[in-house]
Amino acid sequence: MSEEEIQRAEEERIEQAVETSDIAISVRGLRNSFGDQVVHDGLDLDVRKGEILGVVGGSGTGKSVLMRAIIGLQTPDEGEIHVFGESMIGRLDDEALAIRKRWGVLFQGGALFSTLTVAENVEVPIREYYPNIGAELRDEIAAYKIRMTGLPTEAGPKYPAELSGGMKKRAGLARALALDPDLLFLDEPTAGLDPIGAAAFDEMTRKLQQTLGLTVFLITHDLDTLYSICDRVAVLADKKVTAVGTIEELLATDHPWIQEYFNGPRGRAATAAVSREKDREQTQAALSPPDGRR
Ligand SMILES: Nc1ncnc2c1ncn2[C@@H]1O[C@H](COP(=O)(O)OP(=O)(O)OP(=O)(O)O)[C@@H](O)[C@H]1O
Repeated sequence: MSEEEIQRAEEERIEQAVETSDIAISVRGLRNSFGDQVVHDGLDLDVRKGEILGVVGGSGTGKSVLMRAIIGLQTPDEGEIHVFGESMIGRLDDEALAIRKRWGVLFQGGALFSTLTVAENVEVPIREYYPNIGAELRDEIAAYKIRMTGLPTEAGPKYPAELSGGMKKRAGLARALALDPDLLFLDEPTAGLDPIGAAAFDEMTRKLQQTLGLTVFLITHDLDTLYSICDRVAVLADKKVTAVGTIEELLATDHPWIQEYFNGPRGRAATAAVSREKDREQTQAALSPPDGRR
């Protein structure tokens, strides 16, 4: 078999694995440390296929380190990480290539290359993973992804410095979506956005997730995001995932950080906002006749 045939066979195998797995990411017994500082110890987590899993925890509890370990940017001291059933630890970059193509990452702040335009930024993963795709098709894919994230077409030739914070995030998301991923990693996507911009970003994330059937690993401090779009929430504390479940399930635990976080003034405000929105939707549904006619 030629190298190309081997790669294609590997990609087909991964395609099969993505289709048949119920668990997108499985982490077992993870330990990460920097010198004497142990960030994770015995951390377990499952991310179910097709869900938006919110990852929360106090500052420095290791949310970003966990994401970096899953995507292979941080080598753990111990533990197992599987993505769509494929072991990710100790694999050479080119061995894991077929699985790496299945995810997109939006790093904190967008992490765009400042010397490249938005369109060129979106094209980076296409150039890297599909070098045989010609310039015209690459441009078309980039333009499509840019529109998909709600940016105007005119944003394509702009440089990151010419964009607002919200536009930078959208451009970063367009790049994360460049390869039609199954799995999306978002690190604090709404940080630094005003509440209206943050709500619009959340709504777009939910819509894209539903339309494209994505699994989303979403690190956030934003309670509104957790309440409005996350199916389940994993809480990092004490070097582990101390609890994972729906917000209702988390509220039933007596972990002090969880109680303080969700039942503090901001948590209560987010709960109230969600109930108001549900009431509004129910009133609207009650006022609309079932066949949609007025
Ligand atoms: N490359 C590194 N070298 C040394 N220490 C690091 C490194 N990366 C992370 N750390 C440390 O690991 C701990 C966890 O960092 P991480 O960025 O994952 O926290 P976080 O939960 O994402 O925090 P925040 O909510 O503030 O973004 C921190 O104490 C941080 O200083």
